[in-house]
Order: sequence, then C-alpha cells, then structure tokens
Amino acid sequence: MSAQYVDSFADDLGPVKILHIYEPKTQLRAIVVVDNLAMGPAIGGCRMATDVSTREVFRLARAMTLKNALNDLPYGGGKSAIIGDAGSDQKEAWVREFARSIRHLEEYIPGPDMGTDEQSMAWVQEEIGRAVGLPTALGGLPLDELGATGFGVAVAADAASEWMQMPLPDARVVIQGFGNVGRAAARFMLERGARIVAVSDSEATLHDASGLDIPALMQHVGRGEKLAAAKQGQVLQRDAALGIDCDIFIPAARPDVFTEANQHLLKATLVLEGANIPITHEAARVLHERGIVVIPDIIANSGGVICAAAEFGGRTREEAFDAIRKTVYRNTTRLLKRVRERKQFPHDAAMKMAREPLLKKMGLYANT
Ligand SMILES: NC(=O)c1ccc[n+]([C@@H]2O[C@H](COP(=O)([O-])OP(=O)(O)OC[C@H]3O[C@@H](n4cnc5c(N)ncnc54)[C@H](O)[C@@H]3O)[C@@H](O)[C@H]2O)c1
Repeated sequence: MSAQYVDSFADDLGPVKILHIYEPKTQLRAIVVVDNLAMGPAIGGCRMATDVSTREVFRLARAMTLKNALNDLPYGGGKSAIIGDAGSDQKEAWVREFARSIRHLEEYIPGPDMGTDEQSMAWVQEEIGRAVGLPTALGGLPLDELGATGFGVAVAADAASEWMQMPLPDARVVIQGFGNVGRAAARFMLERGARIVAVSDSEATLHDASGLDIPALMQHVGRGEKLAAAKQGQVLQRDAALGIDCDIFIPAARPDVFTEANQHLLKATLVLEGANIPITHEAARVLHERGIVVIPDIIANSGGVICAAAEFGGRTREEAFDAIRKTVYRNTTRLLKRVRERKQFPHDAAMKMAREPLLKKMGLYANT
C-alpha cells in the first residue's frame, strides 16, 4: 500500500487504522476504518452492501468521531462494511467470519447499520462478546423499535422552538421518509401537539393541510403497505414534500436532498436533520441567509448513538432516553447561541463544537 493511499485520507483527526479483510473460504470481503480514539474505543455500525468503498467507510467513520465527541460520549469513531448483498444466504457466515476477524481489534465496537440488524449483532456478540444494538433478550435497547433517533429529533424541536419562540402545538410539520426515523419523529411531534401535514416515502407524498392521521398511517405502513395506498389526504408525487408550506421540515430519508439548485423549494422556518447529510453545506448556507434555522444531523439525529452507547454501558431504556433528552436539548441550545453570537453558519458551528473537545483531548487545541 503506497503512502499516498494513507495520505489521501489522513488529516488532523485520523484515521488511525484502515483494515481490509479477505477470507478465502467464505469469500468474506470487508473494510474497517478506526478513525479516532481520543475519546475512547470506537463505536460505529457495520454496513452490508455490494457497492461500499474504503472512502465511504472512512467518511462514515469520521461522522461517528464527530457525533460521539459532540454528544460527550466516551467513544471514538469507527465504521465497517461487509462487501456483499444483505439478502445473500451467506449473510450469517460472513457476519460471523467478520466478527472473528476483528476479535483482536478491541478498539472497535460494531453496531447495526444499513443491511445489518439486531440479529447480526447477536451473531457478532456470540462470536466475540463485543457489539451494540443487540436484541432485547441479550440485554439490548432496540433503538429503532424505541424510536430513539426520532425522539432526539423531537427534543431538538423543543429546544429550537423555545429559542425561536415558535410554539409546537399546531406547528405544521412535513416529514420526508416514513421509516424508522420518520415514523418515530412523527409520533413524538404529535405528542407535542404538532400537526403533521405531509409525509413521503420512496414513491409518493401524502398531504393534508388539516393534519394526517399518523397512528392510522403507522398501522398501514406496519402492514408493509406504501403511503400512496393509505386512502388519506392528497397523493402527490414523491418530491412534492420538499416544497410544501410548513413550519418544520424533517428530512428522514436520503442524503443530499437539498442542494444549492433546489433549496429555493423549501418553505419552512425550521429544519431538523433526521437523516445524515440531507442538506449540502452550500445549500445550508443559503438557507441560513434566507433566515431558515437548520439543526444539523450530528445534533438532531444523535438519539440513536446515545441509545447505543447507553446500551453498551449497561444502562436502562429510561436512562438512555433521559440522556437523549438532556444532551440533544443542551447541544441544540448551544448551537443556536453560537450561531447568533459568533455569527457562524449552523453546520460550521456544529463541526467546531465537535472538534473542540477532540482536539483538546489530543493536545492539539488551537482555539479553532
Ligand atoms: N435508524 C436510526 O436510528 C438512524 C440514526 C441516525 C441517522 N439515521 C439516518 O436517517 C435516515 C433514515 O433512516 P431510517 O432508519 O429511518 O431508514 P428506513 O429505511 O427505516 O426508512 C427510510 C424511509 O425513507 C423513504 N425513502 C427512501 N427514499 C426516499 C426518497 N427519495 N424520498 C422520500 N422518501 C424516501 C423510504 O421509503 C422509507 O420510508 C438515513 O439517512 C439514516 O442514515 C438513522
């Protein structure tokens, strides 16, 4: 491996280790990136997909470094990927072999990600006794079932609404994506009295200005149905959600949903980033100039990783939710204060909030 290979990734934070794994018998091919260990052993998901690259795993590992540091978790950042089809009948063999291959890489603790789940983590746990995101029967806190990330999104809404003096009761909310994060965010926003006026999935947007019946939609989707068949509101084309007039927009689906080219469509006062990198940094700057408040992903969607860290620390569900409530509330308020007082763009401010404790711990702090 040439020095250039390392140089193309390396910066002031990491990565400290990149591991490529190949096991001829099962044909397991996998990548692990341990990015930064200043805060503690690295926690980060193990993805299973056919098209994942070392660069992508590195970017995901870096996001974990920043998210864990910003949320005061005693964990560093890492991520891994098994290169293969998550629907393959080789899945269990690959996951178990992967676990055995990282047995001695004790500074990396795998969790579930795209293509892997609680069952996969149970296999890892059985092989090496080191995983997060375990089934309840093995002492896990099932973060998607509990809605940990969506709960954190709603806590970010609490803090932002106070700061902006925008009451949540009857606030009009649009949610892009009605999966684990979108559904939980809808549930917790509903508890706050908000009105969910539109939701979308990979095929359509449902819109009803007087408010959709969310419990009915959850049941409908729980039966494996698509939103378009729900017989509720107006069925619009998928991306119509992006331009619906609302107070709060919650992206909870894909990356790069808003770019500079289409940010003009957004008609909201507040955006809570439930998905990872749903808005490009360039678009986020324009939105800020337009007076739209954006709470970045590493704050707004950190409920999931806070819950995973609580599980690894042997804490209960109540303790996990308490930690999400306190941490996301505090960080959202800190961010908004910084944006106002230091005149920083929200994403730049969040990045600085994450880098400061890291650089301090590494002895590199230079008042960035
Ligand atoms: N699950 C978590 O705890 C968690 C934590 C942090 C961040 N995230 C991020 O949140 C996002 C959603 O994760 P999830 O676990 O809810 O996924 P999911 O697979 O459960 O749900 C995704 C939803 O988005 C919809 N969708 C897909 N493409 C779409 C499109 N182009 N337009 C509108 N809807 C579309 C799908 O139909 C589905 O309803 C991802 O970016 C993920 O990385 C998830």
